[in-house]
Order: sequence, then structure tokens, then C-alpha cells
Amino acid sequence: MNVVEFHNVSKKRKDFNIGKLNFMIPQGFITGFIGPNGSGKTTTIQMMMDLLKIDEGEIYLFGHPHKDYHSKQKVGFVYDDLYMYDDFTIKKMRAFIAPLYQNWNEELFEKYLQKFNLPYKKKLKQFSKGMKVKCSLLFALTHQPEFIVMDEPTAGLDPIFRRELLELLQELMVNERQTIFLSTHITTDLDKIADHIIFIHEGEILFQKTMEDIREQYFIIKGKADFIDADIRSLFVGLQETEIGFTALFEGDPSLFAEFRDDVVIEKATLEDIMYFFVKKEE
Ligand SMILES: Nc1ncnc2c1ncn2[C@@H]1O[C@H](COP(=O)(O)OP(=O)(O)OP(=O)(O)O)[C@@H](O)[C@H]1O
Repeated sequence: MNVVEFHNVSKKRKDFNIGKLNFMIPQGFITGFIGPNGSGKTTTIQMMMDLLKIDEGEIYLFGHPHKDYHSKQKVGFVYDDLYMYDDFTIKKMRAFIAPLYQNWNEELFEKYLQKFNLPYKKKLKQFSKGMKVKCSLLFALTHQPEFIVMDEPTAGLDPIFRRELLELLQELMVNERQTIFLSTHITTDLDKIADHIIFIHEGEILFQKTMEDIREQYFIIKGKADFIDADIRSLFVGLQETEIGFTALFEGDPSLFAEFRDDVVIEKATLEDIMYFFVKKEE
């Protein structure tokens, strides 16, 4: 079952067109949403959360049109842009937000308030970026969502809490069977925890794949500059050359290079490598 489905979704903004987007988010997994700056990640998430109207296409949440109230209740949205609550304290936010959710759980609220070490009576405008992410996470988790959506959640976090957050997400996925969708630039976070990857570039989905397929399909090949000729060049997704040597992204069966094992080094590609070479190819 898919928690989210995008069917031919498009949106025109002033200088930017997105779509037609087709992708899905499978239930019970962590899906990473990657793409360079300005590729359309936030726009896509805003459309999914019904914060931005779509021009064409359909979005389904839990099998229903995404505007459906009951489906929205099952979603926890985490973001750091809490400006509308600037003059609120957590105490006041709680009074405001708790009645909006049928599954609000006071015990969980206390648990995460302590775990995240957040001040209860301080105004949000005095919070650091990381504190705002924690605060957003506190409210999102307290209504026990089946689906957690996070737009760049780790960007403002110190490495200690970043790691704790990733562990927490993995726990939620394994123990509570929650579905998690997480957009990020910090692809190393996803190398560790993601099951699926959706890659967006210039408003289009370049691919949706499982991490398992990614690990089996993408390789970095390095060698001396004179190894490259037109035939070899055509094998690569992307290629970076200097006078001394080359580094390339290869998609496929690396045994193709077996006879050249004295000339090239083959390594598994990371998500960062993949993103870099795909975007470079497009330029
Ligand atoms: N309110 C808006 N009105 C018009 N255009 C916008 C608006 N917000 C974003 N855009 C444009 O839409 C494009 C995609 O932006 P978006 O924020 O979705 O990308 P992103 O992948 O989330 O980027 P980043 O990783 O830098 O946050 C950009 O060209 C941006 O300038």
C-alpha cells in the first residue's frame, strides 16, 4: 500500500515549473527526498500537505484525495519555519494545537518535551533553529501520526541531536510501523537510514528507487585520463576529468570493467556521488 501517490501533478510558479510529477511513498518505510537547491523539494512537500494549490493532476493520501480531513489527521509535518507561532510559548501552542487532533497523547507530549529538553514557557522567537525543529517534532509526534513528513529536518541540528533524531526515526519506523518522508541535502543521513529514494531535479523526478537497487546499480569508477575514449565515455552517467585522471558514475553491472581491473578502481557510489553526477550531466 502507498501512503502517498502523485499522479501527473504540476504547478507553475513565477520562474519555475514543476511536474508532471509521478511518484509514490510506500507504507512502513523511510523514503528520502533528494535534489539540489531549488529543485522543487519544498514545493512538492507543500503540495502534498495541501499548503499550496496544484494546477493539474491528483494527489492521494492514504488512498483518498489529499484534501480529505481524516487523512490529514494521520500526518505529522515537521518543519523549522514556525514564524506564525513566534509570540507563543510551547505551553500556549499546546493549548492551541492539542484540540485539533483526535489522537493527541499527553503522555507522549511529556515524554518528548523531556527528551528534547525544550523550555515550556519561553517564546518561540527566542528559540534556535534546532530548537524549532525539535518543537515541531514534539507537536508532530504527540498526535501519533501514521505518516511523518519532514522538510530538511536535520539542517539546523548539531551532530549529536542529528544522530539521535535519525535513531528516533528508525525506531518509529521499526516499532510503530510509521512511514517517514524526509527531504534533505545531507545525503549521508539517508545512506544510513533510508529504504527508498526519490530524486528530483529542476522540477522533475529523475528516479525513484530502493536503496538496495541503488547500492547494486551505481558505482564510482576511477582511473587514469588516457583510459577514456568515446566508447568508454558513453558508458557513464556522468564524468569528471582532470589532466591526470577521471572519476565517473556508472550505472549497471561493474563486471563490465573486470578485464580492466589493473587500470580502474571501482567503488560503490554514495547518494552524494549519484546526486553530483546526475546534476552535472544535466548542466
Ligand atoms: N513563493 C514562491 N513563489 C514563486 N516561486 C517560488 C516560491 N517559493 C519557491 N519558489 C521557486 O520554486 C523553485 C523551487 O523551490 P523549492 O523551495 O521548492 O526548492 P527546494 O528543492 O526545496 O530548494 P532548497 O533545497 O534550496 O530548499 C525555486 O526556483 C524557487 O525560487
